[in-house]
Amino acid sequence: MASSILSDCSSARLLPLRRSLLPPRAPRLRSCPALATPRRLLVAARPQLLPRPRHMDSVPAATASSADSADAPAKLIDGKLVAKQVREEIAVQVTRMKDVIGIVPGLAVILVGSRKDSQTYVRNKKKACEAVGIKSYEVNLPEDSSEEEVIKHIASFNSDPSVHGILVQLPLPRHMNDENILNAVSIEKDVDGFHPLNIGRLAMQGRDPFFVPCTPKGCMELLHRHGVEIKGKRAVVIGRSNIVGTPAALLLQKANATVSIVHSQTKNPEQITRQADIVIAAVGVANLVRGDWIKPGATIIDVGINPVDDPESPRGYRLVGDVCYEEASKVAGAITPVPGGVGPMTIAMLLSNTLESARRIHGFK
Ligand SMILES: Nc1nc2c(c(=O)[nH]1)N[C@@H](CN(C=O)c1ccc(C(=O)N[C@@H](CCC(=O)O)C(=O)O)cc1)CN2
Repeated sequence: MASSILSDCSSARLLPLRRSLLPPRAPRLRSCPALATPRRLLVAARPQLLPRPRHMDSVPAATASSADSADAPAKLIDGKLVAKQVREEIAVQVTRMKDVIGIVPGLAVILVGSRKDSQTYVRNKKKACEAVGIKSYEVNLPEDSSEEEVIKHIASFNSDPSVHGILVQLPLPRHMNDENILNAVSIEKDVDGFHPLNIGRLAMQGRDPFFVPCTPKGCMELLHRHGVEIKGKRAVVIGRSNIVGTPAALLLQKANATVSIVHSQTKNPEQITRQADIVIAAVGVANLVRGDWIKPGATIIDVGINPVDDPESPRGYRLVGDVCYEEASKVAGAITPVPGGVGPMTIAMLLSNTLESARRIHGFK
């Protein structure tokens, strides 16, 4: 359901949350001017056409270096376009795998309850699988199912050789304990990368997880494919959730950035964010990050997908990010839009993890 905020960043409903991120004597928030995103201000930054190797951070920045002029409009990091490119690459690899060893990667999705947004995401995941040749399996359970029922389905997929990836759509109904359920997914098939062992391995030097969670992996892919240098750069991640903020910070650190995490107890979040060459905002507060939080030329990856009331939109709401786009795009070197930024990368990375899983299980390079 859409929250009752306009595009105005100083909305009363958001204030308590935002206040917790502001210094004690912060000036009154100015309103974020963005109503319609002025796309004509933007220059689309085309990603490289070939998949970028994992060590992309050694490549000099093609976009978004802080040497960019502060007056030049930010380059648009088009997640929809990159996601399409990734899906096309995956389709080629799925076909090759089927032709060479006769194996078709399989993804199992478990949905509990009838949240409209979750139903849409699951439908989109199924469609994306079909489009690249991955076989999908779906289990829909009623809202009042027990944890045991969900775990029974997970166990059955764990031992099914035609299933290479398993995910449980989040959020789960309130009566369920996420941890019990996520722990039941076999670590080798945990394509969401939410199993504590996968997160633990991500945090350790010299270890790699079986899977990297899809949204942070998508953020990194956008940076790599746009030639954004990470090594030695200052990065700020806003938000410390298990599924985005924390793994995003770990990934940036693995790529040799110097990383700070800004969260609800951080003093002077603007000051800290303003030092960053790369910002990943994943806090779920509409328009929190304003133009004056941003270092000129920085690269901004906006993970927030916040519904705000919009009577003019057919849905009655529209989506805005955690970053005040209109202000930020005048200061940043490159920026992702919302929608059409990180969101589409989440599903593209899920397909990538499923293919990777099938390859690993069958020893196929
Ligand atoms: N098990 C999981 N649950 C959830 C995850 C996840 O990665 N694994 N992430 C989110 C939901 N999600 C996928 O599941 C997801 C969210 C958003 C998008 C997306 O493409 N968004 C579009 C806008 C869509 C719209 O118009 O409504 C965009 O940003 O452009 C894809 C997937 C929580 N649950």
